[in-house]
Amino acid sequence: MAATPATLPVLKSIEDFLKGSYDYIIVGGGNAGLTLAGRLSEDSSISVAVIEAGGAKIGDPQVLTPAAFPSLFGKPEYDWDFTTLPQAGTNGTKHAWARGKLLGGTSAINYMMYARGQIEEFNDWNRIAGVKNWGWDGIKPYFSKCESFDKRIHPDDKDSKDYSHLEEHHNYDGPIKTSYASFRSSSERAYHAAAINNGFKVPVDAWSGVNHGIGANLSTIDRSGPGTRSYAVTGYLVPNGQRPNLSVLTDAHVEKVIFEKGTDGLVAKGVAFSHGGKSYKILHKGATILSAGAVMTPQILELSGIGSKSVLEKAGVECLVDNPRVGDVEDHIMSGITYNLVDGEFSLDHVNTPEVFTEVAKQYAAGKGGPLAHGVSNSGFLSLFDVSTEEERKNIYELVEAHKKTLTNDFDRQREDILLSRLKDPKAAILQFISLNVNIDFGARHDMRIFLGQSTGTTRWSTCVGLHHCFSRGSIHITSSDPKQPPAIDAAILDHPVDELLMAFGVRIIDKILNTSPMKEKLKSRVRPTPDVDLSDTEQAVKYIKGHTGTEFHPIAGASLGLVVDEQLNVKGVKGLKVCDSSIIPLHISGNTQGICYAMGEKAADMIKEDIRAAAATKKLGELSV
Ligand SMILES: Cc1cc2nc3c(=O)[nH]c(=O)nc-3n(C[C@H](O)[C@H](O)[C@H](O)COP(=O)(O)OP(=O)(O)OC[C@H]3O[C@@H](n4cnc5c(N)ncnc54)[C@H](O)[C@@H]3O)c2cc1C
Repeated sequence: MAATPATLPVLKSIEDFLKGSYDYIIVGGGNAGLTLAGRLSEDSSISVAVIEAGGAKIGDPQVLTPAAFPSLFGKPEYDWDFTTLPQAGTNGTKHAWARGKLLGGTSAINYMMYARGQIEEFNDWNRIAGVKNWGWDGIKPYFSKCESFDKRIHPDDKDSKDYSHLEEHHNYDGPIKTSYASFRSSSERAYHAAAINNGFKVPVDAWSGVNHGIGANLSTIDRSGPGTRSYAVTGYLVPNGQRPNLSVLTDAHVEKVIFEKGTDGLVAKGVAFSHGGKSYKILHKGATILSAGAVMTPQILELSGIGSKSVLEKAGVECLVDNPRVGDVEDHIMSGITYNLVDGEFSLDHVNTPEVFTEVAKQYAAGKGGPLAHGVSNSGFLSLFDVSTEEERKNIYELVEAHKKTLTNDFDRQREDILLSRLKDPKAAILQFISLNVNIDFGARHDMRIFLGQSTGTTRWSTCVGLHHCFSRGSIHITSSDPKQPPAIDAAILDHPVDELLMAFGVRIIDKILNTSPMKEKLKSRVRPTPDVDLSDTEQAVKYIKGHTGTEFHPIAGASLGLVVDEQLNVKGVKGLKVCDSSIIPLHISGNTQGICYAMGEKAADMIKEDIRAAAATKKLGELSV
């Protein structure tokens, strides 16, 4: 029987929730938050409360059916549906910024791609944050711990060298299932062959910390049945749904952290939240941990008085800790190219026609998978060397050096030095390429429903081009003391002069691959950009990029390691408050971000358990210096 809220005793009514006494309060039952809750509550002596603003939606077919994810966007029961400020770099567009608002958070609404990043990128976290434990060696064991790898590949793909993996980099019994796509269309195979014909290699194992090359993708899809989303709820909540020391309250919006001023400075005591139109408070015995994600964690910090003094004063919030780096934001940005497929080629666009939908829905309901169980089948990363000439690289390096001179603080200068070193490394993973048999409207970045709206009657191919080391860095700040008022998001898309050039080189190379045999025989006319746009002309390519680029949905850095939290994830300047979610990531990695959020939740749980063990001999939990 599929789990439902009624069958999960950990889901509490407000009355029962308030009766509890909790060592740890986790704000946000999302990707990292539920991972942390699941692991902390393994120890029956630790009591854990999770407060989630969205609903439970456990067993919801819209969430579980892989190809149904575009239907979740813009709906308040699944998506916070944030909007950015107008972005100067993209002709003043206000961009849609989806974030999951339900148990599982963004892991419940994402595309399910599973990636890890490159070794040096994690080692650079240590470098820039001045910490020791968050390099590749510090995080790698936790990537493995969460994974349950299903290495089966489709019988038709058996001879493909595309599917390389090394056993030692995978785990087979972790909570989150990873699997290859259930089938590959002939155009997906032709695309792969065309990339190889352009001289690109398949990574030996893109999950080993070396992902440079173009190859297969793993998705967080459980293929033990018809193919369903594996996410924080199925991995870390449902299996632990009977634990007496775990309590989850849904539809409860945390407004701020409650502090007390003592001789020891500021100490967090718990949180204030609203539920069903009423206000409540709940206190912890150990610590409160913010896991509200890259947009809402900085918002809660600022509402609680931790942030830039000038931002807080303008919003009417008393500043308790002046930290101007709360609310930084770095993202991956994405553009792409769309073509019409030749007649007879498979396309997920077909699924939108009523007859085909009825057919594939029957197939899925009968446990036979099919298009509704389909995930992304391929992904790849290329370096600047793979996509540019020597002269273009020289120009890029000069632009970076000139921009660096305008920077006024050490962190920003060190960050650009690191990014520049990546552009000088022929094996660095700078640009990501993802191809799908589907129409994507790259020009419609203001509304997710149009961006991913499949058009009936068309059969299209889209290749997404993502910049994974953006030089631009923006901000997320409150503008009011009202917790229900969304923060102002300035994503700074294409702010830095180098980002638009890197994107232009990305679309140029992908158009070349798509026009190489055997892929070119699968495609008819180009739809986006229209055929008259010459992508080999950088000026024309940049013009296209400006009108067709937006988020790849991977914001980070609002509570960065080193700047806002320390190595143990404690918020600097206060006691009793930690952060565990995508906002602690100080510098971006090449890869989609859910994998890190699971690994981070696992690592944070181990760090907290270790703290408890170390302190237990001498102190009571309530006296822990967290
Ligand atoms: C459209 C889309 C596609 C994506 N595709 C992929 C992909 O294919 N692969 C990949 O690896 N990554 C993908 N990502 C990114 C990835 O899913 C996220 O980076 C990751 O899930 C973020 O996890 P988190 O723990 O930081 O936050 P979340 O999972 O967002 O968790 C935050 C939780 O806190 C809750 N919350 C927020 N504010 C409050 C409050 N005030 N009170 C109480 N609760 C609150 C939220 O409702 C949410 O449940 C995608 C993201 C999007 C939006």
